[in-house]
Amino acid sequence: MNNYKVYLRVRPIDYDQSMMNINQNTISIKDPTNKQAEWQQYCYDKIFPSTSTQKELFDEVFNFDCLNKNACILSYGQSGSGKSYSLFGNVQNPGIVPLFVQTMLEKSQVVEASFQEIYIDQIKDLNTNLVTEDFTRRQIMLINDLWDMIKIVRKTDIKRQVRTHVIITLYLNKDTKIQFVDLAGSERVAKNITEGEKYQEAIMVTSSHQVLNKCLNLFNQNKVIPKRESKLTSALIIDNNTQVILIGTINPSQSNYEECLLTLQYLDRTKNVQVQIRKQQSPQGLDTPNNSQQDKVIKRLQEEIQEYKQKIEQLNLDRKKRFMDLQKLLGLDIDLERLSAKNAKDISIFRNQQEALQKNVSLQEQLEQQHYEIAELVRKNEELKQDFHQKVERYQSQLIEQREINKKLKDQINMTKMSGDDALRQLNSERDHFIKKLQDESKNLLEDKVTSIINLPQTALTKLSENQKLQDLRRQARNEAEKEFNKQLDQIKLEHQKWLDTCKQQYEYHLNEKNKEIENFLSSFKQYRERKKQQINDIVDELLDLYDIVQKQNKVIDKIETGGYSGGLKSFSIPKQDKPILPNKIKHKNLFLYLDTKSVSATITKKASTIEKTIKTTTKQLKQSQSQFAIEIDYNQIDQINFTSMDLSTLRSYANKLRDLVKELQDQMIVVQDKCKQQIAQMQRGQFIDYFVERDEAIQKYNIENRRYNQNRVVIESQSRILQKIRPISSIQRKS
Ligand SMILES: Nc1ncnc2c1ncn2[C@@H]1O[C@H](COP(=O)(O)OP(=O)(O)OP(=O)(O)O)[C@@H](O)[C@H]1O
Repeated sequence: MNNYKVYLRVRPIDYDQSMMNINQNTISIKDPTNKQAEWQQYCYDKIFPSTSTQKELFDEVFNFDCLNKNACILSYGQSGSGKSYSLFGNVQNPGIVPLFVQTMLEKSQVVEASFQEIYIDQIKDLNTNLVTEDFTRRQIMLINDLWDMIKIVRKTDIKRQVRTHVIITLYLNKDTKIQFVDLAGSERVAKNITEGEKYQEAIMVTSSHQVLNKCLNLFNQNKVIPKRESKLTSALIIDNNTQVILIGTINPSQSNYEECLLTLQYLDRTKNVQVQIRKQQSPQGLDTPNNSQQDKVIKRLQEEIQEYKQKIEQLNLDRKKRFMDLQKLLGLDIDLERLSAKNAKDISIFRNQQEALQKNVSLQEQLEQQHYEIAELVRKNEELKQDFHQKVERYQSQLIEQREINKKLKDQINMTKMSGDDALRQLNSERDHFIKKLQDESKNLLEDKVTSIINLPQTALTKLSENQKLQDLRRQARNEAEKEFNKQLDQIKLEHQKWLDTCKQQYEYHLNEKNKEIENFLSSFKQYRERKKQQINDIVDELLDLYDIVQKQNKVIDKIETGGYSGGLKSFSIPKQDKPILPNKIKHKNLFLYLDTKSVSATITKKASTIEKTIKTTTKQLKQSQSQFAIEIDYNQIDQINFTSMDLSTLRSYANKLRDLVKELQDQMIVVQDKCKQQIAQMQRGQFIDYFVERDEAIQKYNIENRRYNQNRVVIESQSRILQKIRPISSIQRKS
């Protein structure tokens, strides 16, 4: 049956080839501790070797129309064999549940989920953490919602986790559900645990696994499933429209040989036909191929039981021997008989419990068989009922048909009973009536046709003349339309011409206005340009004046320094014509206008007074000087002057004077340069071509000024060099 698939997945560890071998979908296993042991083979729908990926498993599992079919996917195996890994995995290697949800979300499919755990026959809703069988659903909007749920599953009591079944159900649309079941670990509980919670857990898990196995087996045979036998199976969706997939997982290390074998046998049993049921189905005991196969299984199981019994016996003997050795070693005297009697009592209790359990299981099986038989009987009864109803309906319809046939037959008999003459008369009159009617109709038709044939030429003539008239009318109408059209066209042309004339007038008027505006602008601009030209010339004159003033002052200073005035160094006087001149507010009005008048006049006054002061101080110092030699400075040979021979006060006054002069000259040059730059910038800001001519002139003037400034700068720099030479010498002299 296609609705049921069994897969096996092997956890990736290096398994011993002497214990296990995989060849496509067949796995062979052998007891690694027993060299004589034979290989046992199991075959499944698909085996995923240890190298298989999560995606490969996902692709194989969801190989059906999951939007229109329910599914129940179960993972079975001992703890640590990879059940949870295969279903959930982790964020790096998501298992089939996250891969499936991701695919659905990408298809914009609405996904809701409920999730529960079953522990000792108690169902708990993990969404609400309440023990209830009414499950709450949660919509999964993002894949992280699912990871949150998986986190909750992992957080449940870790000790109990291995003994708990976890069920996640996804609801895709109104009817489709996909169920994932992470079954509790299948490992056998330690043999020494015979009571308490652990014992109860073990019993419940084992019995729920057995019921599940039986249900899957019956499902595989398309038979009634005893779902109610355990909480686990009653919570599962297993019906005709469900794809059921059982994924067995094994951890194939040598120490896990027995658990691996049990898992393989468990998977195998869900697909094999069960012995007991088969026997009842074929009471004749025919030795069919299936029966011989079952016999083989029984034989194998019996052999296994025998093997286990021998092992237990051997273990008991070993234990007894070890105990005796220990007793001898410790010198103890323990009543072994009494102890073993107590043990025997415990063992008998355990055996009783086991027998009761077995009886219970076999009773349940009988009960389930009876349920099955009852269901079969009910089904047959139902079929018989349906058959009976169908037969009754068929008889009834046959009866109705028969009745109608009878009626018709009766009528026919009545007709034949009527006298033959009456019938003949009636038939004759009906025939005459019909013939007369036919004759009338054909006469009328004939008359119509004849009149239409006679009138045909006349009708043709009338049609011709009508046609002629129509053509004349059409021609006349076309002429009139053409006339009307031409008239309207002329009118439109006239109007258009008028409109064009108006536009032209308006345009010319605007053009004249614009021309006037441009002329006005040009003349005012010319005036403005003249004014500016005049201003620039004035400024240049004033700048030249200023330069003359500076030059004059320089000359005065030079003369003082070189003793050029009569009266010697001690008592010279500056003639009136040489005295420094201050810039005149009226004469240099442009400079005063462009600059902040007050600060400029203040600066100039200050500078003038500084120069005067300097001259006075120098004169005074020179007068005070004891030395009689005159200072003659030739700027070209200034580098050769021997300052070391000068006395300190002469040197200092010399230096101070030079420093002031240098500073003043620098200030003046900066002012002049800034002004020129401003002028040029103003010129450059102009938008018209004439300005460029003015600008070029101004640039020429600026260049002349700049050249002069550079000449001055050379002087200043040479003076600075002198000062630099003087400064260290004067400090040496001061120290000495
Ligand atoms: N196919 C695999 N590939 C890689 N790692 C695996 C595989 N199978 C299992 N593992 C790893 O083995 C460990 C145990 O696996 P997992 O928890 O799935 O076991 P389990 O059968 O669910 O056990 P339990 O019943 O205790 O929950 C995990 O760390 C898991 O990552």
